[in-house]
Amino acid sequence: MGLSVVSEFEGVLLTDPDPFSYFMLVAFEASGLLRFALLLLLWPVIRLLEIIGMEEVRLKLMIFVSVAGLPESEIQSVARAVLPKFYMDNVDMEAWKVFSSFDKRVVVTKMPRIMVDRFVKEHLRADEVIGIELSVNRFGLATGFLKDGGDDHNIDFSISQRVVKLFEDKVPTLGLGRRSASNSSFLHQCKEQMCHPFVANQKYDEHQLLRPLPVIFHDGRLVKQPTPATALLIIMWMPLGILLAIIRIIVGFMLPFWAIPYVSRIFGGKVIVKGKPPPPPSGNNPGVLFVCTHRTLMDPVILSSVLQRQIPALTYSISRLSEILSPIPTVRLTRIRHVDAEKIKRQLAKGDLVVCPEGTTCREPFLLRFSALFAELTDRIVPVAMNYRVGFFHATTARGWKGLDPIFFFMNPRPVYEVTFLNQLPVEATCSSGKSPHDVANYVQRILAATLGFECTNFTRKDKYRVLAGNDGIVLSRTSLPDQIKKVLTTFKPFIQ
Ligand SMILES: O=P(O)(O)OC[C@H](O)CO
Repeated sequence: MGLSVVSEFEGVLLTDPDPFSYFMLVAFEASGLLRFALLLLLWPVIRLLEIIGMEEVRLKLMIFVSVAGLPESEIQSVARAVLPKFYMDNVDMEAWKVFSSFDKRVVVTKMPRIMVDRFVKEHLRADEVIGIELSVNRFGLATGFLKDGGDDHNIDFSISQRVVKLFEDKVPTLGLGRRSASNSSFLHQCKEQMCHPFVANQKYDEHQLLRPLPVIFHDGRLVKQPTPATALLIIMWMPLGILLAIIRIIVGFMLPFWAIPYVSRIFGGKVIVKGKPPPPPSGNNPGVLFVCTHRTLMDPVILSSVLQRQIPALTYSISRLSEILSPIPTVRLTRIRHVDAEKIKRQLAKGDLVVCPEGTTCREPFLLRFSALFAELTDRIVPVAMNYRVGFFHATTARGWKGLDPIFFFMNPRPVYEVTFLNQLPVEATCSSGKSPHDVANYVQRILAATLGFECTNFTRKDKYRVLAGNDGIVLSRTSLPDQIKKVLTTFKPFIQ
């Protein structure tokens, strides 16, 4: 075995020493608003326990309230799809540089291991994680207590014992810990100890310039980390947000298309337009295919409102409710190549059309691989870079009910969209001049990424859904009634449980 390091997670690899907001995320995303509110209500008690030095009681209280009665699989799902984004935003790069330069890397955490394991192994390059083990009953539900008499032992002592056991008769080379956490006894098992500031020592700093693996896909409805103050703000905003969303949707329905960009400002929305849109189709101008980046299901709607006319949009997985609420015509794709090609050709013959060739939304500054089908079917291509900013709620979901996507979008206090029209592709850049559809699609992906300052990837819808939902993201043409009811219940769970 080469050089080894054991590092604390909270307060070392994460700048944030307090796990409270991560338990709040589990409470909201795996259970519901009630559990989220209950944990927030208990925050003064949790804080008091911290002040009087009852760290363990505090931790056990947070664990119990956030997970008792939840299916273990649901906690795992939040740890896989929701928490990594928030952890990554808090990574201490200096500590990580030191940590990642070792041959064997172990993380210790006082959070349940299940909440941390996947992130530190996949994104921080950890080999092992030592943390609290949750007790799970025979129905697969977390009891809220710790496993194997963990409740009777000092958590710190038990972590330290497990570090010793992991290394058997060897001693870890370095321990990374918090100066204040004098009770982190695993540090004393290490040959050397390092606390803030973390400076990569020459002898450990050989192969660095690596970065942690970025979090490209994530799920969950909350945009901001629910610290006590933010969580309180979210809870207070919710009734107002729901009302605002209803008003915005009703007003959007009643107004003519040309009026939407002006009126949306009154209700807090903003659309920034850059570049020159092409003229509407006319006698000798048969219309174009707008090829957009895909940030939310609102992309084609915003594009239509900017162009002040209804442009039909190709869709794949939007819910029936979103189709009903949609102020523009939607054309459902099947992912059967020849069927979709026919549909697209028919629509193009009628005039303008919008497509998002990534086939799914992405929240981070990355573009997924562009499906090349559009490039085969027309050479009248106008690339459009769409981007958006929201403050409170994400308007996309991989695990929940997509029917609520527009509602969550409009619940944001100040949703902002930015639409940048690029020039229509010259004939030399299209298939008409002998380019392959893949080359055209890759070119369009590249110029859109450059416009937005995003990175191109080869990831697909399947990759995203595998990470976030454990499936291939395939939409069945007819979902059975029980499945539909199950989906609706899963989605409303955050509010009603
Ligand atoms: O992000 P998704 O997977 O819900 O994709 C939504 C798209 O509009 C698919 O047509």
